[in-house]
Parts: sequence; structure tokens; C-alpha cells
Amino acid sequence: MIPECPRSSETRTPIRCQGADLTQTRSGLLSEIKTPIKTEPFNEHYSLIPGKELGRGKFAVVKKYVEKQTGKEYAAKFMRKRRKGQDCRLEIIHEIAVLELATASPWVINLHQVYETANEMILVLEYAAGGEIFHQCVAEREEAFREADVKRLMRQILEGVAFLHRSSVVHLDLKPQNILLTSEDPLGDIKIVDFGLSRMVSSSQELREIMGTPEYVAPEILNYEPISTATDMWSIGVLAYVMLTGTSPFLGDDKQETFLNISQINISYTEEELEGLEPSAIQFMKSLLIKEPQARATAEACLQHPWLQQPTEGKEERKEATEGEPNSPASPPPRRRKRRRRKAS
Ligand SMILES: Nc1ncnc2c1ncn2[C@@H]1O[C@H](COP(=O)(O)OP(=O)(O)OP(=O)(O)O)[C@@H](O)[C@H]1O
Repeated sequence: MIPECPRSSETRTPIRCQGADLTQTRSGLLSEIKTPIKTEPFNEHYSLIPGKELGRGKFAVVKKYVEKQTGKEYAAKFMRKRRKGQDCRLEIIHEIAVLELATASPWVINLHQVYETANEMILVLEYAAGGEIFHQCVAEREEAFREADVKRLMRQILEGVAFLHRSSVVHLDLKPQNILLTSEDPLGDIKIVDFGLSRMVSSSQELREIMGTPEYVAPEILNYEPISTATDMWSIGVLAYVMLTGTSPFLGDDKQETFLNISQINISYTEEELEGLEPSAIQFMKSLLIKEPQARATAEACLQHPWLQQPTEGKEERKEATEGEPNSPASPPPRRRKRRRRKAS
């Protein structure tokens, strides 16, 4: 779900963030960018790589391109400036500004260039060849993540989110479709994408009413209570559950049921998909899926959680496990991944 575009006539306030002076609007949008906006024809500099588009949202399409001069591959995100009759250029500028702010984090997708046409802005992004972690989340056992994989990727997600939170940015749409991989096999590293709903949080102004994706939204969003960095931490709790089990903890038969499940914290930690996980993995999720935002673990605290302190068996484990005998000493015991009605979506 996408929020209404803010009015461009909003008041702007200067803030200091990560040592830089930034200007933000009342609704938590950054309004200044450093990247030059190119107006020459995009196709003069980039060639489309034929094939399936990389992704599509409500107002954007992402396609793979090669830069003619360097031969390097990029993901070009074509974003419509007018949405539902409103000018949303300011929102796109904010998305660019957040990507600029996060350049120092290896876990946030890199912005290469920006182009603008009459109707669109084109964000030329680093190409994440492994696609969305969503695919492994819902894959059958051989391709699905093992707990050791989830731990390594979760540490990276948390480091990325901790960086954003230190910079006063809340992502507000953390879900498996917005966590990409640099490569699929061997399993690479994560890249956080899609800052379309992200906002600056400051102590002086309250943010409410920004909607993410139903299955991943925190109770305070449903109750129109203030949004904070803790709102992202709820989504990370849901993300961990989905990555570990392939099922979505709050998903109901319709949106109403999903929202009811969230507001009542109607979650089960005794599902068979959770059997065989380290007990500390359950504790980790429980430390995040708490109604009161203040009681949830922060990203920094999560990085110190016992679940993420235990050594993982490394990237090779998944391959060995799928090649070896299912119960041989070299491969960890298979985790039951029977699908239920509430498969992640
Ligand atoms: N840098 C990238 N490399 C590879 N694939 C990408 C990249 N950026 C985006 N994609 C793909 O395109 C999809 C849509 O991108 P993104 O979420 O940024 O667009 P969006 O229009 O804001 O989406 P939504 O409306 O769902 O929020 C991603 O889920 C991903 O599958």
C-alpha cells in the first residue's frame, strides 16, 4: 500500500544527520539530493537486457540494463511522477536522498545514477543478481534457507537497519520482497531496497498513518499510534519467522483477519515448522513481536542476541546438505517444512 503523496508546499526543517545537514519536510521526507539528475535520453547510455522484468510495483517497474560505456549491469527503476492525479516527484527525491544517505552501508543497494523524463524518474541501481529472498523463503526444502543461512543474512539485515536507524531513517516496508541477494547459489549477501515508504523520524515531529504491506505491519500502524524505529523491528520479527519457516505468522484469509491477528498478537510458536530450530531463535522472534513498541528489542540489541552469537556452519553447509544423504553426519537433520494455509505472500 502506498500513502498519499504529501503536498509539495509543506514546511521544511533543517536537521543534522550522520554529520550532514539535511532538510526534511513535515511528513519526514528529505527534499535535497546530491546526485545530478540527467535529462539526456537514457537509452543512449544503457541497453535493455531482454528477458523478464526484475520487478514491478504499483507505480514503478524495474528492468535489467547494461551501461554501454562500461558493460556493467544495473537495475533501472522507472518511477512514475504522477500517481492518482498527484505529483509525487518529491517522494522520489526523498527515496534518492535516503539511498545517498545510506551509501556507507554495504547492506543497502547502491544508487549509480538518476535520469528524468517528462513522466518518469529512472533510478539506476546496483544490480542484485540473486533476486528477492522471498523465493527461498517459500521454496521447498532443498532450496529453502537453513537456520545457519538465516542467521548470517539476519545479521546483515540488522546491521543495515541499525545503520538506517542511527541515521534517523525508518524503512517501514521491510519484507522478503525488499531484501535482495547479490547471488543465489552460492548464497550471497543481502541488499535492502525500496525506500518508497521510508521516513525520517525526529523527536520533535510525530509520524502516523503510513501503511506498509498488511502481513508485516506493526500494531501501532493499525492503531494510528506514533511510528518509530521500533515499527521496523516488528517487521524484522515477522521477517525472521518467514525466513525460518516459509509461513507467514499473522496472515489470515483476508486483510481484516490479518489485521485482527496482528492487533491481538495471535501468533503460535508451537507450529511444526518451528520444530528443530534453536530455542534462542524463538526467543529472538518473541523479543520483537511485542505489542508495545518500547518493549521491542532494537536493531543493536538484536545483534547482541544469543541466537546470533552462536557460530554458524557457513555458506557451504546448504550445498553439502542437499548433496549428501539426508541424515548423514555431514548434513544437519532436515527441518520439516510442510506447507500450511498461511504460506508467506
Ligand atoms: N537493484 C535491484 N536488483 C535486482 N532486482 C531489483 C532491484 N531493485 C528492485 N528489484 C526488483 O524489483 C522489485 C520492485 O522494486 P521496488 O520494491 O524497489 O519497487 P516498488 O515499485 O517500490 O515496489 P512496491 O510497490 O512493491 O513497494 C523488487 O521487489 C525486486 O524484485
